[in-house]
Amino acid sequence: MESGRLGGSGPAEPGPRLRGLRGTDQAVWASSLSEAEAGAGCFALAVAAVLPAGGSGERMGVPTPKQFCPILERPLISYTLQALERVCWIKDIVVAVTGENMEAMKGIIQRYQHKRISLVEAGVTRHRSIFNGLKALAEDQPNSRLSKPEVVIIHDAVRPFVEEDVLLKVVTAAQEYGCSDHDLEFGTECLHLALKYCHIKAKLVEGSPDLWKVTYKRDLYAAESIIKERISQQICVVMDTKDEHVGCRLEETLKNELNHMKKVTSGRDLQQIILEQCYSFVCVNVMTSDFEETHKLLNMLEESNISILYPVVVISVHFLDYKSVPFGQKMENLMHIREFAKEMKKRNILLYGLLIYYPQDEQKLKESLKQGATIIAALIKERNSGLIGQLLVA
Ligand SMILES: Nc1ccn([C@@H]2O[C@H](COP(=O)(O)OP(=O)(O)OP(=O)(O)O)[C@@H](O)[C@H]2O)c(=O)n1
Ligand SMILES: O=P(O)(O)OC[C@@H](O)[C@@H](O)[C@@H](O)CO
Repeated sequence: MESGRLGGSGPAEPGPRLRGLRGTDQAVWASSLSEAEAGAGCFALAVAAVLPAGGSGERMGVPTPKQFCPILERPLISYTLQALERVCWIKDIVVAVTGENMEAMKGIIQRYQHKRISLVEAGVTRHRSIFNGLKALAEDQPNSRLSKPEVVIIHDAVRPFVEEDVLLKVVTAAQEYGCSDHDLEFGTECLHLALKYCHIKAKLVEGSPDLWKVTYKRDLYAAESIIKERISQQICVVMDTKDEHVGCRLEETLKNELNHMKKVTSGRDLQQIILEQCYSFVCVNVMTSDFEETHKLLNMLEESNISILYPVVVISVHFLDYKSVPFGQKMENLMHIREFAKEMKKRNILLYGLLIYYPQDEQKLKESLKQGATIIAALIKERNSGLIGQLLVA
């Protein structure tokens, strides 16, 4: 990631930044403005970002350019856009894509509801793609909603894990410095271009280890693991009773398997947890032999739309107490999970069933609960869509 100033009052070596950029014939396509307007007040400096996304990803060795390769069924570039979008002080995000991928890119923006995005045509090299993005920002074009920013962040579309603090450091450094011979000596080729054409000496800012670029196929697997780990951090246990019950013991056992667990019982708390973007739910149905509580939860999740961005895991937990309900009847009730799961999959909600044996013998009960907790942890961590609708038995 690099950043550069676009005009405005800058520090040392003002140089003819972007001098030579004349009128642009780039068609600029833009998505909704609403969040840009909302975010405009966050940061006094006018900041925009350019994302080069016009490569073919030869080293990945697959026909689809890597920026469009799916990770948990969502294209890689959508994660990068999400990372930049949540930074409210980035006013505009200009993405450079090839003509043949333009429509696909518009589809991604629409489907994942990205905001503040403008599209320009990519060039034959990364630098040319960046240049096209800068041109769209540098000129006041008729019918363009883009305005000239003071600082532009250049960020590869294939680096999905960029954090706000590093972006802020880069932007602040772009404002503050402008002169560093060491960085110029040991920096990347982009810094040389900035010097050669704009007479700007850049400052290198240390990034986080997560800033790596998806280049080879193995990087896609690594990115998927990181995303899975992140969305599995918060787990919400929903119970249909506030009374002390075996469900509470399951929750205790789960604490040994999983961290950061939040338990809720009332509808109101649950709404809040969903709003806070929790993507993993364990729904314990104690009082009824069917899916009453699970249904309530699924309805809330559907209404919230949180599964647009990530697959949400819901594990519907039931207890098998031979004394109260015969095994055959219990199974018949629970087999409906297959139909529910199929429906939910269309909404990116992964529904699994778990039947925990509830014997009188304390030692056996402990073992069942431990086994149940292990299955729950695995389902949450793996998010395996092949196992949806299965009724696992602990
Ligand atoms: N003509 C180009 C070439 C590259 N890029 C973008 O620049 C970023 C970093 O480049 P790189 O990792 O080299 O991507 P590719 O060129 O696609 O990969 P490869 O070199 O393996 O073909 C990527 O987001 C890529 O899409 C671009 O916008 N326009
Ligand atoms: O082709 P490579 O994968 O070695 O590197 C591409 C990088 O130069 C490019 O992504 C910029 O981030 C660096 O300025």
